[in-house]
Amino acid sequence: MAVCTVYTTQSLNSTCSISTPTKTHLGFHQKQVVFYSTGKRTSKRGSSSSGGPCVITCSAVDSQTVVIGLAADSGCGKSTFMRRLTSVFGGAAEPPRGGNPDSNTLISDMTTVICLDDYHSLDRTGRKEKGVTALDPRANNFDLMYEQVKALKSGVAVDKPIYNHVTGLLDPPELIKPPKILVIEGLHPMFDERVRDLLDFSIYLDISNEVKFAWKIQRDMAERGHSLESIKASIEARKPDFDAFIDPQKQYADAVIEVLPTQLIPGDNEGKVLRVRLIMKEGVKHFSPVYLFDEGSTLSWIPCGRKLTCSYPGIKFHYGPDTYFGNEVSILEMDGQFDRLDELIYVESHLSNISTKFYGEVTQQMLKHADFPGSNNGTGLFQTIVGLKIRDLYEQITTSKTATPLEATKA
Ligand SMILES: Nc1ncnc2c1ncn2[C@@H]1O[C@H](COP(=O)(O)OP(=O)(O)OP(=O)(O)O)[C@@H](O)[C@H]1O
Ligand SMILES: O=C(CO)[C@H](O)[C@H](O)COP(=O)(O)O
Repeated sequence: MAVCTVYTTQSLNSTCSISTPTKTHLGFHQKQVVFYSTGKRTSKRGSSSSGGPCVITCSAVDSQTVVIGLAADSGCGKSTFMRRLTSVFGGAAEPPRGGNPDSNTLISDMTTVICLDDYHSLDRTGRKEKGVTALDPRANNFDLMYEQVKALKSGVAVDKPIYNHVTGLLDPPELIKPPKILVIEGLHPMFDERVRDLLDFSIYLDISNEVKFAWKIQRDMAERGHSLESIKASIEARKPDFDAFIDPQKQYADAVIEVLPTQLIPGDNEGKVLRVRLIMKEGVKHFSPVYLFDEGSTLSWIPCGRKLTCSYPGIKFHYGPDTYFGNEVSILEMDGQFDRLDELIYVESHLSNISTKFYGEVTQQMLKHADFPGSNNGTGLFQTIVGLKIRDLYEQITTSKTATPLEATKA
């Protein structure tokens, strides 16, 4: 059996292929390929089962998958956020072609969004029999989630299970290939420490109970015909597990979008006018928080007047440094809503570090999706900005690595 050894100082996060006169084994996950590190030099070693001479080629950069985690309770705007994010990268996101019509996965040129509901280990009947909710870790397979996210991050395709929300059953798996950007969205992206450590950036959508209730009524009553009582009962039934297993994840998030009732209308809890806070952790690699006017200062800004049309109750911004779960953060807050989206350019021009590629890109994105929920308030604005920051983070991560040809030697 011929043995090939490649010496390189590059990262092992690479797609390598071993060519023999008769066969090509693609991917370093193949059993016959062995990788190990020796001191400063990283050595990759592969063997050819066909007995001929072999050559190993590795491309270190192309296979880099950047992993983003998005956590939120059900019905809290994850899908809307994902649509804004994929739009920043261009191209529409669609379910895998020719696959299960009830797949939860969305694929675009740059991104693959997988829904972590697919790692439910108990189906709907199983949860009912055991008396656990989908939020309970006992209803989810974190070992498999970890193994598969790790594999995708290192460039290896996986057969991911599918949780079918229509039937409540676990369907046969679907093949997921490593994308440029993998988004894992759902209830628990930051729950398991091993999965958390794989994330290059994490976001938590923190929707206050009052607003969650208002959104649920709007969707489940108006669009799905549920009764007010059943909506209340479903929120109440989920609350203990939400508090125990979902909400604590926000302490780990690099960015939190907090959605609260407005303070501009005293006593308001209708959930129509919103106070939205973008909480951004300081010191996160490849992420520099957005600021208003002057980085690190504390200030309030009412932009309404000659350049921004505001009807009652107006718009108020606040910006400043703070602490959040013991971490240093910057918080940008917007209370109120826009009357005219094209005038958002006035607000955009006062924001810095927004990672746009041209003047007015935030406004352009917001206008493009003016029909998405939250386009007239801070939820849409901050989701769009976070989308641009993720694009920037991806570009920084991928351009900070350089590919060097590897030297192959026959042992
Ligand atoms: N920013 C927003 N402003 C107002 N309403 C919103 C906003 N985001 C979401 N909603 C409401 O919440 C509903 C659910 O939004 P979305 O489908 O994006 O959430 P989700 O977290 O993906 O839900 P699920 O997990 O149940 O699929 C929307 O139909 C809409 O009624
Ligand atoms: O919290 C959820 C995540 O979106 C769902 O409730 C969970 O996936 C269970 O699904 P189903 O409603 O099909 O029983």
